[in-house]
Amino acid sequence: MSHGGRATQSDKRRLRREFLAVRNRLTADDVRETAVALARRALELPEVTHARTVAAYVSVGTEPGTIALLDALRARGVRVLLPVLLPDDDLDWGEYGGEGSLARVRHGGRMELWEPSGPRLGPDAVTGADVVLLPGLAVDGRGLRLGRGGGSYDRVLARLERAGARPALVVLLYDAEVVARVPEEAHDRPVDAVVTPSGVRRFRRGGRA
Ligand SMILES: Nc1nc2c(c(=O)[nH]1)N(C=O)[C@@H](CNc1ccc(C(=O)N[C@@H](CCC(=O)O)C(=O)O)cc1)CN2
Ligand SMILES: Nc1ncnc2c1ncn2[C@@H]1O[C@H](COP(=O)(O)OP(=O)(O)OP(=O)(O)O)[C@@H](O)[C@H]1O
Repeated sequence: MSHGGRATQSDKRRLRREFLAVRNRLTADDVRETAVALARRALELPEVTHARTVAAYVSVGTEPGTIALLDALRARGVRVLLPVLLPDDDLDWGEYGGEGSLARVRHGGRMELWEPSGPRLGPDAVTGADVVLLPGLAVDGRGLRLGRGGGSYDRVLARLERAGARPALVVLLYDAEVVARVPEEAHDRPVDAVVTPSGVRRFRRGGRA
């Protein structure tokens, strides 16, 4: 298996395009309905039930919807952290204070994101989370995640590892995005669980078998 070769990177790029093309065929109704199912399932995860701080993100477009989940967490008194994309693709963090606390931001020619408008807590704030929800386009049978390719969450995972933090790592996806294999590079780290509208799949911590 290749670890970080050019072939792997172009495989990842091709796969990202394919998964995004499928997502982009979803209607607003599809997105809304699945968001409700995803929130219900995610809120039942024991890690989430017991969490005091959850690092999440605000879904946009046809991404699996997170806003219902963010609001339910906040209503429970959970502290919700949201990412702020930095110019080098690393992430800073701010606190979610309801929809009014978000600002619409466009970074270069990329898709518009909703980011927290309150104080920046610094990139290390994520090490205080009990659960980290990571965006992704697919997760495979080993728990390896295909992200958007900025490497933002690869850096988050590296930062958690350096800090000795072991939050539960959870990805929200559509059912068809849980696949047998995604291309693997040496820096990729497995997640603990994937939540889809139809269920939860868990992966063995640290396992790449
Ligand atoms: N809702 C949401 N927020 C998020 C992420 C995410 O994937 N989803 N991120 C996840 O890391 C971070 C932002 N990273 C991003 C990385 C790429 C693109 C983007 O627009 N990509 C183009 C494709 C290529 C490019 O321009 O780089 C696209 O998807 O059209 C946007 C955000 C933090 N916040
Ligand atoms: N710890 C790290 N620090 C800095 N850059 C990194 C780190 N890990 C990976 N990268 C770089 O990030 C880029 C994107 O990596 P990759 O294609 O695996 O992204 P991804 O996991 O799909 O996306 P994301 O992490 O944004 O969801 C690569 O060029 C990679 O070398």
